[in-house]
Amino acid sequence: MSEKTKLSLAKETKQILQENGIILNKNLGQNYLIDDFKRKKIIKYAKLSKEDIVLEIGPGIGTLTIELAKNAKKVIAIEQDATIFNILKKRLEREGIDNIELINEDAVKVDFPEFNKIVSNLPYQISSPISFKFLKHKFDLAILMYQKEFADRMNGKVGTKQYSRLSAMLYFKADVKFLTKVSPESFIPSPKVDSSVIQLKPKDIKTIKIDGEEFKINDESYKIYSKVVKALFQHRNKKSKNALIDSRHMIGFKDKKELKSVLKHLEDKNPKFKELLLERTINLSPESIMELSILLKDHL
Ligand SMILES: C[S@@+](CC[C@H](N)C(=O)[O-])C[C@H]1O[C@@H](n2cnc3c(N)ncnc32)[C@H](O)[C@@H]1O
Repeated sequence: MSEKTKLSLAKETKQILQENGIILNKNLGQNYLIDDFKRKKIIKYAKLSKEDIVLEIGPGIGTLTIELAKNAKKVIAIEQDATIFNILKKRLEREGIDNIELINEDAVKVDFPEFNKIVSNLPYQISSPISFKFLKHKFDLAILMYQKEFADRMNGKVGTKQYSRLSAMLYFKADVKFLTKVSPESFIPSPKVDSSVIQLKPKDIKTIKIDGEEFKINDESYKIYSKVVKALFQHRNKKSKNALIDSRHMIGFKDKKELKSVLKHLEDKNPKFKELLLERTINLSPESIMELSILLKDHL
């Protein structure tokens, strides 16, 4: 299409959906972006070069996909909905675009091919599993649209309402940066919620200092940290000692007495441990939770 005859994104999207008789499916998070200004911003945030291989989850009818493909070496786009997948496949054939690998699968279940960037307007119902799946892979940068509340929790700071299990889990894995808000009118159909575009940059914190001594953060310590975080955030306003006792099954204790005696033993040995156990969960920084986890490690 020449610049002159180019339709606005809103018109183009409505036309493609209408021509194909598509009624978008809320259960699959099918809210399609129709805001050209926000689309341009998202592409710009991705700082693409012709070396980049971009993973996109949920390409829909290609709103971001085609723009990404113009600026990157290759796009790998995973779309679950077979009807939408076929519409996009035909569109790419028609437009002669050959640097997009389309995969018709559930992105939560399928293995990802190699990529170095991720750019997606995510289906919000898979925000949590897909984000943790991303973090199991090596990549340089991700530009992702989430429901605003979810994005706020990803970025939650210690002591605030937004500080959550998600914030604590992400802390050792990625730097999270808010980029821009996107309002419901930027999509069809309009969702009931605001959205936020977030930048994720993986980080690799390998050690933590406790009382001047360096401790390794490896897969094993992160696994224990995950359990402790899960147990603590079941009771975000309780003192962490009570939170751990109340959620003891999550850290592998059936018996209340047994955990209490382990905690007492550690409190007697280490005044810092005692101090941390008196803090409420929401006031414990990720470093402090890691410290608790490392001290508890030999008893879990
Ligand atoms: C929010 S829409 C985004 C569409 C398009 N990228 C845009 O920006 O307008 C999310 C897309 O993800 C697809 N989707 C939903 N669940 C999925 C899953 N588990 N795996 C892959 N795609 C999924 C939906 O069918 C939908 O096309």
